[in-house]
Amino acid sequence: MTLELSRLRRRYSDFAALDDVSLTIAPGEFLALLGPSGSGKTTLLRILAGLDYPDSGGIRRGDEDFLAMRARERGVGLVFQHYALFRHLSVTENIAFGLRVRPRRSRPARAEIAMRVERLLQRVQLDGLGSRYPAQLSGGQRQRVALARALAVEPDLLLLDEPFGALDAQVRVSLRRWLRELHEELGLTTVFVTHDQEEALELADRIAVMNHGRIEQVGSSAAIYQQPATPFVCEFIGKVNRLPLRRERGRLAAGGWVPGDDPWRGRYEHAIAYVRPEHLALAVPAAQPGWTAYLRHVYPAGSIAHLELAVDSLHQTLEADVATDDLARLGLHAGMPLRVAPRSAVVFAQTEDGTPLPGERWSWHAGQVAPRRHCVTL
Ligand SMILES: Nc1ncnc2c1ncn2[C@@H]1O[C@H](COP(=O)(O)OP(=O)(O)OP(=O)(O)O)[C@@H](O)[C@H]1O
Repeated sequence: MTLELSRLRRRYSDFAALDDVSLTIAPGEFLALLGPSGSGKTTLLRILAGLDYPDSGGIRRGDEDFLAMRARERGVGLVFQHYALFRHLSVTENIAFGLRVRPRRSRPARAEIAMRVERLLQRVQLDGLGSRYPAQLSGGQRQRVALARALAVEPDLLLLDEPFGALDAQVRVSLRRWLRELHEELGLTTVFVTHDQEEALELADRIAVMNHGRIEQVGSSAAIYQQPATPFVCEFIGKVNRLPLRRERGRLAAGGWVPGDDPWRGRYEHAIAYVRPEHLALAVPAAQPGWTAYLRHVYPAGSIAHLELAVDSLHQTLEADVATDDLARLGLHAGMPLRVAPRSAVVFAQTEDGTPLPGERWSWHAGQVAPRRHCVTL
């Protein structure tokens, strides 16, 4: 059933850990809560788990008042980054724990518990390791035991707080793909806290980007990346070039380059254009608007290369990404001049002191202007 979170607030003395958070979580959805440290992700997860309560606001699941339900009644499975397994219990005993401590009425029979644990061991690909103790497992194996333990109680809602945060990069990638498959196989609703944007972009059906206890934007990976609702989302997700625009001969421009017709019709003197590194064209004909740049460094990074470009007319450096295969084909090397220009940009209006104006944004693509002043900002 759909979970409706409405207007949640949680304060710690004079500090707002959650500030008017509203969110809908659909059944079967994989939702990532993404944001910098201290943005309120764990607070929100703890409230869902029944480990903490908001000062105001509510959560409904269908007709039920979710907040009035005890943690045990919520059908929630929980895995934390450092959700230590019981060291003195074997893997099997750890996984069975949640079932064994149930009141007698709802506790499955001993044989049923053993069967469920065996099935879970297979599911998390740890069959044969049931008699080991946590100290005899790798970090990735331990987190899979923690996940099996959370799944043992057959939760409707799986809550994961940076479950792979302590693992090395390669194990992280393989475990998160495995987790996504498990989520689909079991038809779970999963809420996953991370501050790793790549993890969120790859895993989630939708991402809620949090900042200072608020949700800045909720949307699919593509929407968050391509249509960021706020400057914060733009800067937090992926790499981006930030170009201050000023009115030059009546038009908002940066060093002579103009991102389309001004949809604000001269209402604002200042704006910021955000340009992704992969959206910077590197061989712009002299007849077209662009800037002369000097290719300062080429940083190879596997399949792509990062280029650092110095643009005198902007008094700033820009970053461009190209496929490594294209480096030689285009004859790109440090020290050469290039003529560059954005192929697309997201533009936010600002007040004179640099404060962004909520909702005042537009997306620009070479050759056309797509007005989009309002988007999903909560
Ligand atoms: N028990 C508490 N007492 C006082 N302040 C708290 C408490 N718990 C959390 N906070 C504060 O609330 C804010 C949000 O914390 P929260 O743990 O939800 O952030 P987070 O986004 O999960 O961060 P991280 O990625 O570092 O885990 C932080 O500034 C934190 O210091």
